[in-house]
Amino acid sequence: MVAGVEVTSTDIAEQLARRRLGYGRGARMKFEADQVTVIGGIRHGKTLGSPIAIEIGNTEWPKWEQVMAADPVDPAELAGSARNAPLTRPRPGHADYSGMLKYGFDDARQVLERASARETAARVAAGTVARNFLRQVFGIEVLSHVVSIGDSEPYDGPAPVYADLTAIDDSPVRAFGKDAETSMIDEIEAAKRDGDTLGGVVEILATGVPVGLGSHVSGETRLDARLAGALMGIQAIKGVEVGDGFTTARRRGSQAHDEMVPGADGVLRSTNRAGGLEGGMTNGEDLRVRIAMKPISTVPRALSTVDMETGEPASAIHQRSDVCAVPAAGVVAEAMVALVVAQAALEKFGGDSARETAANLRGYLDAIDARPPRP
Ligand SMILES: Cc1cc2nc3c(=O)[nH]c(=O)nc-3n(C[C@H](O)[C@H](O)[C@H](O)COP(=O)(O)O)c2cc1C
Ligand SMILES: C=C(O[C@@H]1CC(C(=O)O)=C[C@@H](OP(=O)(O)O)[C@H]1O)C(=O)O
Repeated sequence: MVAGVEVTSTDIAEQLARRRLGYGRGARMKFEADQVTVIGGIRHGKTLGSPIAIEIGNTEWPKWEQVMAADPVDPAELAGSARNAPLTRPRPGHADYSGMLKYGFDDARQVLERASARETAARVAAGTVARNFLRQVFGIEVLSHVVSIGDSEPYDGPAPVYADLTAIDDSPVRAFGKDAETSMIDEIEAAKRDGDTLGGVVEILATGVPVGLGSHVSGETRLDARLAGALMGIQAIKGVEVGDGFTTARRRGSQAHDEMVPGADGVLRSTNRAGGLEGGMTNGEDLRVRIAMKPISTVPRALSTVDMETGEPASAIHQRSDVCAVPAAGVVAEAMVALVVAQAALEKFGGDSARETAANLRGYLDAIDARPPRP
């Protein structure tokens, strides 16, 4: 990260607080708190150009210190500890089963703590720095809203803009629109009553993105591929759609693309079906991607599994769990989009300070403005 980006531990804490909210989150979100300490890379509220290190303390840690200790612990001290009892009934849909076999563990605890989406707090913290950089240098804003939860009536109105984010965050399901919100809450209530869990769909938008981030020259530099990889890397995300993605696959070419017309300030588009990405590069329109999250795999009405110790049929582990974490996943997805776009922006514009990156951006935009012809 370049020097001179304004970011404070309050900014980071605010983003972390957004991730903890949402109708359908479980008990753990109520008793656990994130304690943010910036360890390096920021001085007096501005980045230094050195690596940034942020510690997120977990207020629950003292209870687990012995059970999860790095150094050997006297077995007598652990005897009788319910927290240390091996977890041997893997949850279908979670990392437990494959992780136990792959790493040769008898206890799923050694897999599930690392597999847990608790880790997404780190992504949101790092994403805050990327967000602030994008806002300060480019005027880029990243937002998201939940489109549907389970079988709720999907939102199909106009896409929100950044000014709508406060209203979206005020919605308990991070919905943009009252009808969509009511339908989502009904779904969650019904799933809760049935001892079940839910997934859903989130849309992520980035506004103010300059043309030309990413590249067509190879698969790994294409920005659509990088966004998809980053978003699929979030726990439980099973699909990514760029722009109108799957709908576009059913359209004819004449109805699928975004036609161009000359405008006073350059080329104009009447539609943005491509979600701001063509040829692996941003095209100057708003970035728009959607993610599909599968239902939470710790299902209260526990699923059938096999006890890995006895080989007998069993009910999967269930202690406590979220019923639905789609609103939180949206906040995590915003962070991942911010990180990917910030990286692509730094590749294109470089610099050691925010001021230098901004000057490089200006030079590029001036060159685009100077291009003939103009109507
Ligand atoms: C914000 C968030 C919260 C989650 N909360 C839970 C949870 O409480 N219980 C659970 O079993 N899975 C939860 N998950 C999903 C698991 O992390 C995920 O199902 C698991 O890693 C397996 O998914 P995968 O097949 O995509 O790796 C959550 C995911 C996210 C993004
Ligand atoms: C802790 C967080 O989410 C956790 C993600 C998660 C999972 O399996 O991914 C399972 C739950 O944890 P546990 O099984 O310990 O109750 C969630 O609470 C968090 O988001 O901060």
